[in-house]
Amino acid sequence: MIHQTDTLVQLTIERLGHRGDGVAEGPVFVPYTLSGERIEAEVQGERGRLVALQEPSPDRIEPFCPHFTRCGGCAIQHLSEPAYHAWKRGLVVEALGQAGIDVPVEPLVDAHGRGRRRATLHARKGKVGFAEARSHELIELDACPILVPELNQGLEAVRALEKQLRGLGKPLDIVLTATLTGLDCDIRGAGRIDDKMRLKLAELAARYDLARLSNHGDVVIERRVPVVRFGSVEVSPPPGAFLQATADADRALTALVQEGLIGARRVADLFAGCGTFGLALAATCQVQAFDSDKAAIAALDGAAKRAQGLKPITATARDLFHRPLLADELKPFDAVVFDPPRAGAEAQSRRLAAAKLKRVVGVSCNPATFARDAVILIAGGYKLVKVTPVDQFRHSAHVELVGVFER
Ligand SMILES: C[S@@+](CC[C@H](N)C(=O)[O-])C[C@H]1O[C@@H](n2cnc3c(N)ncnc32)[C@H](O)[C@@H]1O
Repeated sequence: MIHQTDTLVQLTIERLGHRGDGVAEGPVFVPYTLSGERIEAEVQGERGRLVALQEPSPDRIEPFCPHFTRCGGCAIQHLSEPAYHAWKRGLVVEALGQAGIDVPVEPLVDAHGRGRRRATLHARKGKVGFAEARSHELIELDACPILVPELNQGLEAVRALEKQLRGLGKPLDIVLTATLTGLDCDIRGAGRIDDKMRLKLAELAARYDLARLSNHGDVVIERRVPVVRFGSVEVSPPPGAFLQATADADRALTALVQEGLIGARRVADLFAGCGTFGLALAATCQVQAFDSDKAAIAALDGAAKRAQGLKPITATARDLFHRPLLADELKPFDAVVFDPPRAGAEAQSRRLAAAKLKRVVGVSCNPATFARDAVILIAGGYKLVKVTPVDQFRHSAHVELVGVFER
């Protein structure tokens, strides 16, 4: 029900939407509001701005970060934990339901752990931080409570990098990854840098004890080889490589993948990255890993060659959107794990549907594209037996999931 009073509108929030905004009749999307709340808002089209909370939800809690509502990093810090868990799990239930898939969805696994070990900070015009919500402006950060402490310590180094590179007049993105041997830092947006600047950056890396500093993948200095561990295997990821956002999610997703593939002896790891799942699986089964990122595949291959006691594991660079593994190529495997980017794995799912695998485990950061691909697998004769939502992007509207298919 909408009542117009001057320029303000009174609204009742009916539900929490999939981006974390409260949704009132219309629909009108009002950030930082909760289901059941009566509010006063300024409304423009479908967007509302909360002006006054007239009747707060009993599930409303105090956000813990002073930057919340200005910083674009978090969508939801103002919801009590049980209600937050129910909402996140509900995002998965809803996406599957909309695709007509009937499957039990497990409780949400909390995988925030010590926090995010990987973050992209923006640096421009003397400012370092994250983008403001719904804006291109930056919010200056002294610390972010979502990040692991090592990344917060790295903010000083990022500020120094920004100062050093400010003269270029270019907006920079700086990817910081906390590894077992220290911070790995990749600068994006600076373009080519000359030898004089490389020397200055190398000095700066030493001053802030960075393990490695690179400029768009081109290593400026490697003081220690950055290392992450998958299962018992140590891997040296290439600059800016994809890693699961938290170490806990790495462990939780791997455990769910292993459980889903139990009994498998020959596994294809599709969209394998640097080997998060493949290297852990190779403790008990033969693995062939595929990913389009050549540097990630080289890191996986190097780690597999150095590791002791693994079953045979190979790593191949291949674009699985344009050249998915065909049903014939899938014949040697009894199981597959696939973990595509947000766009999902439609072409590969069609080939999986045509193959006669005993088990397929899908890992996804996008319930909508997972549901689309699951429909293809189900039409091919698989049954989706279990779906587990995993929360590694706590306080955001993103949710990860693991789905187990059987024939
Ligand atoms: C969500 S990540 C998963 C990586 C890995 N499974 C992990 O857990 O660390 C998605 C992976 O898909 C890869 N990728 C993106 N597009 C691809 C394509 N067209 N063909 C093959 N791999 C692709 C990326 O390089 C990335 O490693």
